[in-house]
Amino acid sequence: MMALVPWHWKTSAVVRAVSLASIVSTSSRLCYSAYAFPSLLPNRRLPSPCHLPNGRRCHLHATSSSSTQQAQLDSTDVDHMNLALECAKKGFGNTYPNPAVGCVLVRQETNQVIGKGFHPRAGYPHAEVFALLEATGHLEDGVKAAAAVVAGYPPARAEKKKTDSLTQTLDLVEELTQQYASENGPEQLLSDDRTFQDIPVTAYVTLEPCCHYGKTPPCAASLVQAKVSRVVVGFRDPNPRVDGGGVQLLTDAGVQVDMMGDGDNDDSLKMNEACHNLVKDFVKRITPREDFSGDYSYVTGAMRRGLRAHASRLKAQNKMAEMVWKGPSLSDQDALTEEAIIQELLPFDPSWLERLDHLLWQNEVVLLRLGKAIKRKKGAKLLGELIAEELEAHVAQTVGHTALLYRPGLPPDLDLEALREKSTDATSS
Ligand SMILES: Nc1c(N[C@@H]2O[C@H](COP(=O)(O)O)[C@@H](O)[C@H]2O)[nH]c(=O)[nH]c1=O
Repeated sequence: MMALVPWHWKTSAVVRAVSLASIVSTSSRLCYSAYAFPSLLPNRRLPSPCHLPNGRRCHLHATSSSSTQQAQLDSTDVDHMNLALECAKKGFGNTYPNPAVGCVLVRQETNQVIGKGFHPRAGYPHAEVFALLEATGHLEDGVKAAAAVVAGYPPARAEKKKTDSLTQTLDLVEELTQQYASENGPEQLLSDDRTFQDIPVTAYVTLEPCCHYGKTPPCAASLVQAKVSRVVVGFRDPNPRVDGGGVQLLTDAGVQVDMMGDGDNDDSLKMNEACHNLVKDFVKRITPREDFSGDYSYVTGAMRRGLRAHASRLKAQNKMAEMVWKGPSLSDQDALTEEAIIQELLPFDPSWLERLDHLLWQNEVVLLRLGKAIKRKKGAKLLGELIAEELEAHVAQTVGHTALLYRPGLPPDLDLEALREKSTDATSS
């Protein structure tokens, strides 16, 4: 039995190393300390989420546990969460492999919004941090700052439309990002004189605050550090590294946590669904898969023939999902080693990857057109393989500058065995 490893953690070492290295170099990166919040890291986990009969797991609601109290959600909470969701949507499509998340901080006594933010891009601070940096006076506007990160990518294209104000905001975000990620950075930025010690503040976050050290320090610990009194969570983060741990960390620190969808308020249930909808592809990426090992050795030549025939039928019906390469072209078209391609064409644009990932979830087979990247066919083949590796997909065919990618959905839709039989029947008749 294979180990249960979330989808996007299994990408190849080479691609991941390059992707990460380039994130580090392009955005003056995070070298945070694992010691930033030693006392706040969770030592207990919530009970496992419920299991569905097909082996998949259900995370739509927080499991009942002592850590969340009886939800007390009213229409004001739903309105504020809606605002957080609107913020999250501003990052949607740019955050691959991370989810789009939004956060709003509200002064309880006055209902005044004192900070807003969203997650703009993997490697940059999470939604909660942009909102906290605004509420604590480091940023004038958390949403504007996060939007600057979106506008600033890819750097070469952004250069042409850069205004002084965008450059200034980006510089400030880079500086704060580095500081937040440095040893004791969160404590320095969210120091006692800036925290909400005497002001009850509620944080509305569309996804459960993280409790782990990924590319950034844990948001749940930063909310505690800022002395937020209550956190309303839109949707529980199914990432096995979080999965209730953020809620646990908060409640252990005495923060009241309410989950959208708990209790009997219909609007809160709808909001929970809306927060889930925004991260559906992320949920699939992160879901451990018992039925799929990530290696496609089971795809036989006959099955590939079946997939190709399936693709031809889709093309004939004008239903073939296609993606055209959007990144740079190889400067030396004769340099066709994998290293040269990695060096020049990676990292893949996260918004392009996110769209391709989405198409794969929807269609299971997608035709990639790579002629814009590389003129030589051998290079296009290599590039197709690297893209497939990044997305845990299988190259069913390469012809010229096109690569036909296949990845089973969750649950799988295409029946490879049936496709194989169909193509065998067609060949023999
Ligand atoms: N984007 C996002 C969260 N994303 C969570 O954090 C993981 C990525 O962590 P990192 O590698 O540090 O960026 C991601 O897989 C998901 O579980 N969490 C949050 O509290 N707020 C956010 O805005």
